[in-house]
Amino acid sequence: MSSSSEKRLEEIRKRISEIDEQLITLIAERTGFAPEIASLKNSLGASVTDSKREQDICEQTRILCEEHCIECSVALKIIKILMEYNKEVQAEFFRKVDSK
Ligand SMILES: O=C(O)C(=O)C[C@]1(C(=O)O)C=C[C@@H](O)C=C1
Repeated sequence: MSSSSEKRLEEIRKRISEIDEQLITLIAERTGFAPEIASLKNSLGASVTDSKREQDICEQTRILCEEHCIECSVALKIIKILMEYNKEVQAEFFRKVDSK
């Protein structure tokens, strides 16, 4: 029979696995918009990087972290990685368009 501490640890790990699955699903959804964004930017003649939008996203991240009482440096790192990833996928779209 496992102790109550072991049971609680198991419970927490189960919840963490669920949260990780949700995070991956959300990252896939976020990144899944990249080809369409690239296509729209291509029509608009806009470039992949929009620094103002990136600044707004970082500011929004800081506000959300304050609301949730968490230190924002890790969240900002994650958000910046996701924006870089989005831009890589968009750049790939533009490479394909340009090679046609
Ligand atoms: O909103 C856009 O214009 C995007 O291309 C998306 C996104 C992002 O990942 O959030 C990516 C690159 C831009 O520099 C800004 C934001």
